[in-house]
Amino acid sequence: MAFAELFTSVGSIIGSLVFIWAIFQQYFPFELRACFEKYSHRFVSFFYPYVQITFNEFTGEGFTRSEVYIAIQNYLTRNSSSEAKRLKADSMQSNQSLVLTMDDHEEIAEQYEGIKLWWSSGRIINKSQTISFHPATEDKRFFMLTFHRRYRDLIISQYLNHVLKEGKAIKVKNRQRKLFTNQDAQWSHVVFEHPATFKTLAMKPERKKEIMDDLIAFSQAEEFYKEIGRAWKRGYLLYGPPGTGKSTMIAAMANLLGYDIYDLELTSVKNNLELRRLLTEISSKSVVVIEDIDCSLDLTGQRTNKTEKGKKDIDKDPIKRMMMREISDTNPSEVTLSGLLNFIDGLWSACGGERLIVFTTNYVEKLDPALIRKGRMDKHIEMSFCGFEAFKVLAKNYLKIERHPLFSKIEKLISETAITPADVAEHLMPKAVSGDPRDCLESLIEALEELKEEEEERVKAEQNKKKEETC
Ligand SMILES: Nc1ncnc2c1ncn2[C@@H]1O[C@H](COP(=O)(O)OP(=O)(O)OP(=O)(O)O)[C@@H](O)[C@H]1O
Ligand SMILES: [Mg+2]
Repeated sequence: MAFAELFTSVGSIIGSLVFIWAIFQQYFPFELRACFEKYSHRFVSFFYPYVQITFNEFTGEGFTRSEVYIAIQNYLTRNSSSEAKRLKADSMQSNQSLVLTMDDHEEIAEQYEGIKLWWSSGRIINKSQTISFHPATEDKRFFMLTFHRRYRDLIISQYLNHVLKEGKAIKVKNRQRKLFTNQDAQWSHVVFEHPATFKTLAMKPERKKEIMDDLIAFSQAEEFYKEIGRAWKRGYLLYGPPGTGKSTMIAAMANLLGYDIYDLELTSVKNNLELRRLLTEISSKSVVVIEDIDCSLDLTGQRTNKTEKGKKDIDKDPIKRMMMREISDTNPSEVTLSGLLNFIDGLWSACGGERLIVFTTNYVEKLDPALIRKGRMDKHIEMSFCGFEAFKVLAKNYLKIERHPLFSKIEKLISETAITPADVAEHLMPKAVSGDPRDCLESLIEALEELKEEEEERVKAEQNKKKEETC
């Protein structure tokens, strides 16, 4: 009963205020109203210790959305879903996943360095009946930040920068990423959706962590690179036998940092000039990849000798001669080692910033030392045969098991043989068909035993050969 009375009286007070306001709007001249609003604001702010900053969705006359508003919107997706009571669901164009942001007229609180502040979202509905070609400008959305005036300096100089930086980072993370390839002197792209991650990459955990830490440190080191006066880029050389996960690692790197991939096919780049032009079109936040660098171009001393020998063979054979002429007509690449070095660390390489350059090769010893010296290729990563730790990652990924009675046998065999993660993965694949991990593990054991026998026979044959030679 008491509640009902309270409601009625509160209702009637609000009703009277609205009525007085309507009369005031109707009968008092604009100047008087403006004056009243000005002094009432001053009066309120005298007692009200909080500062409010409004961030509008559209600024000035422009029809483009404010970057700051978008950054704040992204920033607020971090804790909107757990804090706000009414949420708006949007699908991100990039990965089709749902993104939850707080709905209009919602408020969430957050702590920054022990300071409490509040974000609220508002919308002013434009009641004008004019027809607009820019419907977005009709409803004016905004975010409002409220905090105690005592923290004014800290919030303005520090917190807002933090919000913008984080918001932009979230945007980058959620954007649709692309895989570019060069063709006819142009980059063309498809959506990059490789599922590889460092979690699914089979390698020693310590090594994996070291690489991840290195990548994350690089991505956060803009200031550091500026301070030491170096272009914000880092070179990685991935080397090892086929099937050890070099390409998979590149995909995992791009996924970890949210970068695009530019898969540069050097053999279809005509000359250094074209290489430079392609380079200037590469955006920041990207991984530039040159796979099988040893096969891409005639870049090393050893390869020159080899090609010269090959050339002699070709000269002797008319069919080969004809085929070679056709290839060199359609593929007249004149990119040189110095052109490539310029690409990696010349003046041109600095445009864009935040770039990883990754070379892969199966034969590191074939590469010209100038190409891979430290400073150019900052980190050399050997991708090797599958060890037991790497096997356990694969077993967890493919079979969803972390231990099994057959593991001890596999541990022994795997340490005595050279099997690639790709081959191990092949044996763990059929699980979907048989449904029993044991079948997969037994098939792997069989393969490992065969490999071991082959290896033993090879060693024996070599020993016999040596004995014969010494006799
Ligand atoms: N370390 C690894 N972790 C997880 N999967 C791997 C790993 N190595 C290889 N694989 C599996 O094997 C397949 C082939 O690997 P990948 O293409 O990465 O090898 P690569 O080292 O790039 O070989 P190549 O030298 O022939 O280019 C991948 O699709 C992946 O499924
Ligand atoms: Mg590869």
